[in-house]
Amino acid sequence: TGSTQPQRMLEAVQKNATKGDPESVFSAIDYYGRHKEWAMNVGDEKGLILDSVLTEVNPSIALELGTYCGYSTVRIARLLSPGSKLITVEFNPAFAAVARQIIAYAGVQDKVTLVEGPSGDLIPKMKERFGIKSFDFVFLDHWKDRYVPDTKLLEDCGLLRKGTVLLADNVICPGAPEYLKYVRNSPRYESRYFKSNLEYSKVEDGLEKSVFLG
Ligand SMILES: O=C(CSCCNC(=O)c1cc(-c2ccc(F)cc2)cc(O)c1O)c1ccc(O)c(O)c1
Ligand SMILES: [Mg+2]
Repeated sequence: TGSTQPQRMLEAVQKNATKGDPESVFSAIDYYGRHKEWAMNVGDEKGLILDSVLTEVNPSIALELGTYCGYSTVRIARLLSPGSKLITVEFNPAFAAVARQIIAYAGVQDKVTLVEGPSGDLIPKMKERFGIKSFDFVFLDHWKDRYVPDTKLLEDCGLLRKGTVLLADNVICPGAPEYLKYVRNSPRYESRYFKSNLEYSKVEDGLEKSVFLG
C-alpha cells in the first residue's frame, strides 16, 4: 500500500526480513529490487565488493554520502567492529525517514548516525559536531555531480588522512566522469576500478576505490 517506493521497500522488509538480522534485511531489499521494482541500492553484486573493501579497511569511523533507504548503511554497519561508527548523510527527508526505520529493523542503529541535509553543508561541520579527527573510509553514493566537490571539501576540511579509502558507486552508470578524472589524475590518490554491473541489471557499472596518499 505504501505510496512511495521507499515506503513499499520498508513494507517488504517488515514482511520478509527478521528483526535484528541485518543480512535478512538487505536480502529482502535485494529481492524487492530484483523481482518487484528496480531500486537504486548498491545491490548484491556490487555489495560483495563493498563488503570486501570494508572488511580490508575495518574502519573505526566511516562516512556514507547518500543513504537512500539504508541498504548500504546496513551492509556497512553489520561489518563494523564493536565501538566503530558510521555516519550517513541523506538530503531527502522522506528517504531519511524510511532509512531510519530500516536501520532500526536491522538492529544496527547503535553503530549508525544518520544526518539529514546537504552533504556540502554538513561536511564542514563534521569535526565540531561529531568530534571526528578524520575518516578511515568514505562511501560515495549520492548525487553523482557532488562526488568531486565533496571529495575536495573532505580534503580541505582535513577529514582525510594518509590511507583513507574512498569507494564510489556508479562511476559508469549513471556515471561520474569528472570524479574518475579527478582521482585517477591526482598524485594524491591511488585509484583502482572494480568492474561490476548496475544493481539488478546487466548494464555495466563499477566501484572506484581510491586511497588518499596524504
Ligand atoms: O536521487 C537523489 C539524489 S541521492 C541518490 C543518488 N543516487 C543515484 O542517483 C543513483 C542512480 C542510479 C541510476 C538511476 C537510473 C538509472 F537508469 C541508472 C542508475 C543508480 C544508483 O546506484 C544511484 O546511486 C534524490 C532524488 C530526489 C530527491 O528529492 C533528493 O533529495 C535526492
Ligand atoms: Mg548508487
